[in-house]
Amino acid sequence: MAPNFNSSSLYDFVVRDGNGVKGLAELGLLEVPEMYIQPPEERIEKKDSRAWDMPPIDMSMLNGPEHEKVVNEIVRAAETFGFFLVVNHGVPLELWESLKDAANTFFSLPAENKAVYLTGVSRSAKVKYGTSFAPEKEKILEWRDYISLTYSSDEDALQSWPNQCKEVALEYLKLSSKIVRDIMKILVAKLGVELDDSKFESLIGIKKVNMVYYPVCPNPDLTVGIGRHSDIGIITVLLQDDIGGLYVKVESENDAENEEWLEISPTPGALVINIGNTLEILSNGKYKSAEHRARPSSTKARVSAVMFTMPTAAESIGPFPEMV
Ligand SMILES: O=C(O)CCC(=O)C(=O)O
Ligand SMILES: [Fe+2]
Repeated sequence: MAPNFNSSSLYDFVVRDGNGVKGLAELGLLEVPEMYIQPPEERIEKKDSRAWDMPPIDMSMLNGPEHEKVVNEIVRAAETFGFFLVVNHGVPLELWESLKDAANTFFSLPAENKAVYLTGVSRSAKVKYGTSFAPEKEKILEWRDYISLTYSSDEDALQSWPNQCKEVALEYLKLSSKIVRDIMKILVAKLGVELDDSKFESLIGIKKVNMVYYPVCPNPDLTVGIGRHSDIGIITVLLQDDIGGLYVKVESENDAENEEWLEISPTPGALVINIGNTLEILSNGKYKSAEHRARPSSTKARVSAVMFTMPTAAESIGPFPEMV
């Protein structure tokens, strides 16, 4: 039976004490508390959404006679939707199973063990456990917990990231970085831009893995797992489990007013790639950073692992000179 929270004790329980939404959901709530109820325009209605139906792009074909065809598919997807699926990308299915296990193990820890990674408590600025987006500033919170792991070196990762997930998260970061490099090379070349190696590496120099946990939710129609946003960086690599709930906004070509949210259903073996705001800016709008959001499930917890790439602080961001 759920205790009687007022909004401040609820906030303390979820955010400050590190129980997260997972701790809240495990109290057996019959309805989401008011601070999780989104205004109607932000809610995600499952029933009237169409499915995303672009076939996945086969990355292994980049090494064969169909190279040019695959390059064009990637470029076209980046120019139109800013989202696409890839298969044969080099991240083995077993790694995904291990990532999911690692995320479940971490998020199942008692609150006090997770709370050592809360902002302001964590010994490392590179490890951050939290919930929602910025709960101290938000009036309405999102139905998710996360652990965010920023990379600086293998040594630091193995020392400061949580034991429950450090090895698999690092492996995922490395394999997905390779995918980002391959895709970024293609996208940059198509713009006619030439970058030396150090500039190229610096543009994707900050890498971060977020493991996101969306607990079972009594009212998925009223709340959001993650609200509408676009990613700020260069390219994001997202691995979702088999629960579903990721939606991307598409605009109909002849009517910008007419937006629609399509569900990117889980496709076994596929990774989701999306373009971030920084790459949209570098390309002077040629590549699109699309809004997306996620809906929790009423029956199962959902897990995703998201690898973000961003420029190092030394980079000042504006369109490539070739693009203006
Ligand atoms: O979990 C998901 O499917 C989406 C996560 C996401 O968009 C993000 O963390 O930026
Ligand atoms: Fe995102």
